[in-house]
Amino acid sequence: QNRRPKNFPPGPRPVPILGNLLHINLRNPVADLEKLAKRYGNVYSLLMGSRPMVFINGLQTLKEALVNKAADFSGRPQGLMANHAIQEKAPGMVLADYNSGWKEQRRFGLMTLRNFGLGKQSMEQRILREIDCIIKLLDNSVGKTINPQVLFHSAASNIICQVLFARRFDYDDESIKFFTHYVQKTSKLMTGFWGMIYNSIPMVRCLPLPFQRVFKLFKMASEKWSKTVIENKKTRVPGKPRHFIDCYLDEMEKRGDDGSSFSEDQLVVYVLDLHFAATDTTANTLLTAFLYLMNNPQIQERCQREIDKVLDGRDQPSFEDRHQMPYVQAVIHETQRKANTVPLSVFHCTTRDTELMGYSIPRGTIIIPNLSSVLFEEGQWKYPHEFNPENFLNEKGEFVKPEAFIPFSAGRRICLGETLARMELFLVLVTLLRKFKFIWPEDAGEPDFTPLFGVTQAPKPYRMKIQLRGTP
Ligand code: HEM
Repeated sequence: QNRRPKNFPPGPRPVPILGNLLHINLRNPVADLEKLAKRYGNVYSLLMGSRPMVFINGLQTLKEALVNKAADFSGRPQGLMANHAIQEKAPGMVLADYNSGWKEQRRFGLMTLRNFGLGKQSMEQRILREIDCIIKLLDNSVGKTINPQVLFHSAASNIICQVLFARRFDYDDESIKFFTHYVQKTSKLMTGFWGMIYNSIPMVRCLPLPFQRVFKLFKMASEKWSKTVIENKKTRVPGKPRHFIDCYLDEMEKRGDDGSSFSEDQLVVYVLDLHFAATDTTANTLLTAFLYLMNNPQIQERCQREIDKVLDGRDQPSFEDRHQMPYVQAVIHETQRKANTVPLSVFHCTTRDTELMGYSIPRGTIIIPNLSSVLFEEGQWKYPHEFNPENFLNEKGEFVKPEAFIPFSAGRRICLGETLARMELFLVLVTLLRKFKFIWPEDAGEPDFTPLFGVTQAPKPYRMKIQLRGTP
């Protein structure tokens, strides 16, 4: 697994035991990774302890690996902290290796989310119901200044809970506090300093260091999901699914003992994965959107004018309205680009000995698709470094999506929840901007747009002032 052929991608000279850990700032490696790409090119390598990792930068290289050579580059590394924490009894979805079991589960997941969604519009209804709760809370905060972090995390968690088992929690409920806390805490620990130490130096793994908290939190989360599945079975009517869990149990029954990858253990890891993947990502993108909208009031107002015109007297927006709202669409996409929510994607792994841009890469090598390097790549964007919706508008003011827009990654492992996420971002932003004006508080000082690094990046905590539109 750790062998490196002669023309393996280049990189700085490693030291024993630590490999190249000292070459990057483990708390935020983004700037160091950029420097390494300048020095070694779009494909370079580092050793995490003794395990080689290959970083892939730039649109052309990412496409070559993830799309053109998808079968070679769509694996997931095993034996890392995240695998040990989450995949105790079954592979789940996000970290499952590339094999027939993953394909079966992924096909089922996509189909189930689709049938709940666009066709029957029930996904949209679930999202709009949660938005009503956000509005109630904001109504009570008119004229005040709030920190929106808990609000958006709770709302994102509730929307995926509605999809998974048709339940939501009040924002001060202990369950939702646990869920949002564990998602944020574990994602920080897994990618940060302690995650790297755990992954690089196996001999420290059983020491009482901060990473042990990750295992405890995942165990608690897994027990909660397991209980949810068991309780759900008591009220379930076979053949009449109310949500994702019911659909999965129906599928399990349909398949019987056919030796497939469907099992109750797999269901528990699957729902844990979906909840985890859906919460921080969507919430942090929304937080980024409001940070930029408050600090660009002319952009906020232009969105509001477009929304007023398209919705006219209607009660609620629908996802279909996006086709009439090119400017809002451009703002949402530009937000996703600048938010750069999952900067290094989820790690991939080679499934066989392969080649990329003339370099040899053996089977089992960790592959890190650097999405940031594409989202800000010079030559791909009109304004690569500034927040500017013009990046997504042509000269006629129509919405266009450049190929380098890959916040959901690309290829066979592309985000499974892309449609749900896009629906959430659109409906939340349109509904809230229609009703409220969001103001950067006078005493908040200069905004800091630099995100906090993590498997999912978040803006630094901020406060926002809420006003009803039309009031001074
Ligand atoms: C703005 C919100 C979101 C962003 C930016 C985002 C981004 C990503 C990225 C970059 C990946 C890794 C793809 C790869 O390995 O190449 C991913 C995977 C995944 N996402 Fe999302 N995601 C978002 C929301 C969601 C939501 C709402 C769900 C839930 C339905 C979800 C479920 C998943 C799953 C299950 C995977 C793993 C897919 C696989 O391994 O086959 N994501 N996402």
